[in-house]
Amino acid sequence: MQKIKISHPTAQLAATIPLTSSKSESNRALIIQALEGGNITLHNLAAARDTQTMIRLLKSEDKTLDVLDAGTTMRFLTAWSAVTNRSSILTGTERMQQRPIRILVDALKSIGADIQYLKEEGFPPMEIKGMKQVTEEVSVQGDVSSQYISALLMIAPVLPKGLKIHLLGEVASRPYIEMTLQLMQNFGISYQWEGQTITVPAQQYQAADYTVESDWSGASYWYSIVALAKEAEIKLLNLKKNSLQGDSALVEFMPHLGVESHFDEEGVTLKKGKCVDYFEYDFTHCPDLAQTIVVICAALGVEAKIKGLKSLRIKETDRIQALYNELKKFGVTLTIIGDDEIHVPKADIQLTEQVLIDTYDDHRMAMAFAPLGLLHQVAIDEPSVVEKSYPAYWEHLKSVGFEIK
Ligand SMILES: O=C(O)C1=C[C@@H](OP(=O)(O)O)[C@@H](O)[C@H](O)C1
Ligand SMILES: C=C(OP(=O)(O)O)C(=O)O
Repeated sequence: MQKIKISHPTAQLAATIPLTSSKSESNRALIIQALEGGNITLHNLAAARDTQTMIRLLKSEDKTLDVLDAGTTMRFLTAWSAVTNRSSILTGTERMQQRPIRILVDALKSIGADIQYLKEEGFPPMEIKGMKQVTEEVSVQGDVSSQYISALLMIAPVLPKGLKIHLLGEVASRPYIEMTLQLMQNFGISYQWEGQTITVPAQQYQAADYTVESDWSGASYWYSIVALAKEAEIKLLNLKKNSLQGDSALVEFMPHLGVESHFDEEGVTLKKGKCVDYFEYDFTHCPDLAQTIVVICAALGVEAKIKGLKSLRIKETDRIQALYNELKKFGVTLTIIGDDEIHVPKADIQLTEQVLIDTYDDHRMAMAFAPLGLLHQVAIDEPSVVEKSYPAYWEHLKSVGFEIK
């Protein structure tokens, strides 16, 4: 079992961090590039394993495409294989084979795709043989994963009849759908979103350049570091105030947890501010930030009501349970309410011994807990999990004075 110990001798930090690029933007741009036919130039693609896997599989001639643990890669390649009539078997890690995909597969089948499950109904692996469009209207449940909707949207313009998607019920992770549409628009696609219906007429993607922004989800760990440090001023490069990424919501709520954001043309500088005693926020539209914020609240002794967590149960691990288990090791007992809410008690963490954090094959468990090394003796199990989205994470932490052994 590999593990690392994390500490910081002074908890005083000042640095400029190049960050990592967004894997969400990268994976969309790559699918669009593949559908356009070779005239699109992409800059600053993510080093994230999820993106490198997407690049590799889009070029592969193998029948079996193994996405490993990359959710977007699985969902986007499923739709892409169908619409391009690429006969494929799509598979992934054991956990990927437990992450539901029925909503997307049902939608693709109703449009006319030939897809079969190879193990359990509703879950990867699947065999995809191709698609012959029989309808231009499809209804999709909106509260399980926005990735199904993004996958359908990106193939919509190249379907012979275009596509009208009716979103059923609450739509979660909405900014990711908006990101998909804005990227499509960057490559010449027009669409209409009225009420619960998105209409994309048949049309061709147009050649254009695109430069991927830094990753706001990755930025969240730096907000955490600034919140927990004694003194800190950190500049994060290539982040914009008007981002396509919904995780830029950090700018709006992190002042409550003691971090202010100051933008200039290079990026954003994080500075320490004043922290509240009580914090409440709904993470329905930015679920990847939730773990970071729960850990910050526990560490700072901020009582908190964290809502909108339903999708956390079906991500890289059951993130609600994983947070519960690991914070318990610090003497903090979360109250879990139903499937989608966590209450963080007002904590006063007093530790005499090192705590070993289990990471459950989840990059965000490792990255959300590592900043606690500013305050306590922590060790992280399986640190290489960060490669999924932010391979340079440990190097970047070292560059601001963290000792990592
Ligand atoms: O489309 C995307 O790039 C993503 C959408 C979100 O998933 P859900 O829509 O399943 O919440 C997010 O959690 C994931 O990390 C990336
Ligand atoms: C949930 C995530 O990714 P995905 O669903 O694409 O595997 C994530 O990066 O936190």
